[in-house]
Amino acid sequence: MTVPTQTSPQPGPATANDVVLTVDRLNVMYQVDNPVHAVKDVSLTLRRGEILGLAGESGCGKTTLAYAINRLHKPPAEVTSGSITFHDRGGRDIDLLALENEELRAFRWSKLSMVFQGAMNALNPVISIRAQLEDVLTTHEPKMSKQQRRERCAEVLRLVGVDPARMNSFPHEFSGGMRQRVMIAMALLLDPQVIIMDEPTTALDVVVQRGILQEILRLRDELGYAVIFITHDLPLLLELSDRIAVMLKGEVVEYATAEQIYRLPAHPYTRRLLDSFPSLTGDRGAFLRTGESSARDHATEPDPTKGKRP
Ligand SMILES: Nc1ncnc2c1ncn2[C@@H]1O[C@H](COP(=O)(O)OP(=O)(O)OP(=O)(O)O)[C@@H](O)[C@H]1O
Repeated sequence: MTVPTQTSPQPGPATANDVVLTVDRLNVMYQVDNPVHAVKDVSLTLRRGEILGLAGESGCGKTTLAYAINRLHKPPAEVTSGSITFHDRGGRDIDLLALENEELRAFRWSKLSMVFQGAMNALNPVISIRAQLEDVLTTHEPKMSKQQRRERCAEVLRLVGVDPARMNSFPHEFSGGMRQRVMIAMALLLDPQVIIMDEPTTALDVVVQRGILQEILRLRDELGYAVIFITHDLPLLLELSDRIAVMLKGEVVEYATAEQIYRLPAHPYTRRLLDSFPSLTGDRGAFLRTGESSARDHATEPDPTKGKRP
């Protein structure tokens, strides 16, 4: 593992074409007896091909924000103000908060997809992997022939490192890591411009996790999607992300490149968060700062920073 050294996109003005998603002064409330202001005036821009990390401790509003962006929030959650705009490849701006049912269904998966925490358990146990992947294509691309559907499913499975020959298997015949790869394949099926990943690898062991993260980076380089990556694991975000937004009690308190967050954290909460990971600030973390790691680390953990863009 190494500290991020890539030239990340700088926060600040980006040209219109650079940006794929703009969240502007978004507020989300849970309208319960004692209303919870879960997302407070959050503004973010996601650039094409960028990995934006969302960090913060449990309960700070990360998932609420992700759900609102994908319009998956349900009462008692309510977006009380602000806007979310998707800047489509073709130049069209889509006001996500204004999308109606049918438009929303067409939008999800095809332009923006999501891989949830524990998504691997969302696969239907009695339906084959092939049928579950094909179902997404049947719904969104009804004109595709059976043959084309099958080829596309094989293609995305190959992309995430799952042998397409196993397409007819059922989820229980796959390991947790393989199932999570299938979920990522599903998220890639319609070639989305943005993928939101909410703790996508938390349930997996470190080696499997790193393998999957490497694939996500490699595919980002190949396919050009942008990612909003949510986790409370700040060391992981430092390696993976171009920029990081740190959330505290619903607010984004710091928003900068991974390198800036690591080397010069501006907000006291970010500093506390960094300090809470001894591997980043204590003796054990020397390899993070120097880029040196032991032979054992090299042998067991693929380096996810390798896939980062120059
Ligand atoms: N259905 C609900 N009703 C009321 N409050 C809720 C509801 N769901 C979440 N909250 C509150 O909203 C705030 C943000 O929760 P959220 O799940 O978005 O945080 P998070 O950062 O994603 O946490 P975690 O990392 O544990 O998933 C918390 O205070 C939480 O208690």
